[in-house]
Amino acid sequence: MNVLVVNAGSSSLKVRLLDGDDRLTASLDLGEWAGAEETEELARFVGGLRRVDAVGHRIVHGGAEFRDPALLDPDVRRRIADLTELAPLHQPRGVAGIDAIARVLPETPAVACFDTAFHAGLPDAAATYALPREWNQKWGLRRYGFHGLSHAYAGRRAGELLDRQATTLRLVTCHLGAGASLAAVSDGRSMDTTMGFTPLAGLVMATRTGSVDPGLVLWLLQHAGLSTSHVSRALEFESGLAGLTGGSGDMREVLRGVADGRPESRLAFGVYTHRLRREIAAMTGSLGGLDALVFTGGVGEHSPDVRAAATADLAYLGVEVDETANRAATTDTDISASGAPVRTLVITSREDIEIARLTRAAIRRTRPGLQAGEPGGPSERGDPVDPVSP
Ligand SMILES: Nc1ncnc2c1ncn2[C@@H]1O[C@H](COP(=O)(O)OP(=O)(O)O)[C@@H](O)[C@H]1O
Ligand SMILES: CC(=O)OP(=O)(O)O
Ligand SMILES: [Mg+2]
Repeated sequence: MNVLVVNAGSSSLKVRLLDGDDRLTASLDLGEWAGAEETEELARFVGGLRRVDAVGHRIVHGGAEFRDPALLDPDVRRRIADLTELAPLHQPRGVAGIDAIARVLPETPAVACFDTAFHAGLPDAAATYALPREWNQKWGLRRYGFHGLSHAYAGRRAGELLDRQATTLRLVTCHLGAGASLAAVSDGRSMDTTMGFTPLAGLVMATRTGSVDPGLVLWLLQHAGLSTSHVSRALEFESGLAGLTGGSGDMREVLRGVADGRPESRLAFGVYTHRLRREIAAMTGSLGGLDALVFTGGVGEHSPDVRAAATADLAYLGVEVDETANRAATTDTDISASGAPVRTLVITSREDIEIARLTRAAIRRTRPGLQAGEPGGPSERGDPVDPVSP
């Protein structure tokens, strides 16, 4: 089954066509997304593809209702759009992707795959905020968690690299892109994660603040004379690395500033990696131990400096990185020091493979009568007919 994967993130749109063996056969990357020009470019690209059997969309927020991938129809699309206020930065881009592809491929089945789904089974103690109980019930306030497609893929791939069943591993997966989050993964399931009710919580990100004292936000609103929309814009777009350096939020720029001896770049790098190291350690508290630490996402894959700083002083957890291997890592590598009790891995983020896998499974579930050899038929690739939880 050829699956067209559409991944609308906060900083980019990535479109990939994967064949039945997950081989990448076409791709398009758009930096900006959801303007008229890009929508036209996307339509041209999709119109030129030879065979698309199914479409898989990354949707950031599934709310309380979507715990599994969902076959798209007008009702599902509307329910996804209704979740916009929970992820105002991301959800409209996902919906724009659904609409843009539906115009070019109106007959092709499409599946929504949710960032939140991997975390839907978080233990209650990890998912629940200590707020008035009625609020939690009335508004569905809880830790949803995000980047689940990336965390799930990284967890499974770590099992392959270590030649161990994912079900016997305790992992901390670090998705470090423009947005960033950690997951504590045990037996292939998410036990904890740093993002929360929205993708604003947790780690320091490119332009997002990550967690701050809620009392600080109240103080800004009540005593600093700032409007809600001003504070909201600042926390989403003018904070994080960009806020601390006054620059773009791109880690490469921060690293150049560090090399040039700029004090604000050094502080930004210090704040980013301090939070990261602290949260990695915190995640191990939710696992009761650690077998492997995984770095993925643009920063996690490409920055040996961030990996080195994040793991410095974690030897007490068994994490020790081989500096030569760390510097040389390109893709899917073990960078642990020999004899380190915990393996440290670098894994290229392949949300596209995860989305394609879930899309094939969702389509097979709705069409149990598919014959072997048909697009999507059971024996076309090694996937099990029934979806397996990651
Ligand atoms: N060589 C590099 N060194 C450090 N950071 C990098 C490097 N290459 C890319 N990055 C970072 O990766 C980020 C993008 O990560 P990515 O996972 O592709 O983004 P997204 O969250 O949009 O999916 C950029 O903000 C950039 O800072
Ligand atoms: C959920 C989220 O933060 O996604 P991204 O990293 O694509 O912004
Ligand atoms: Mg991303």
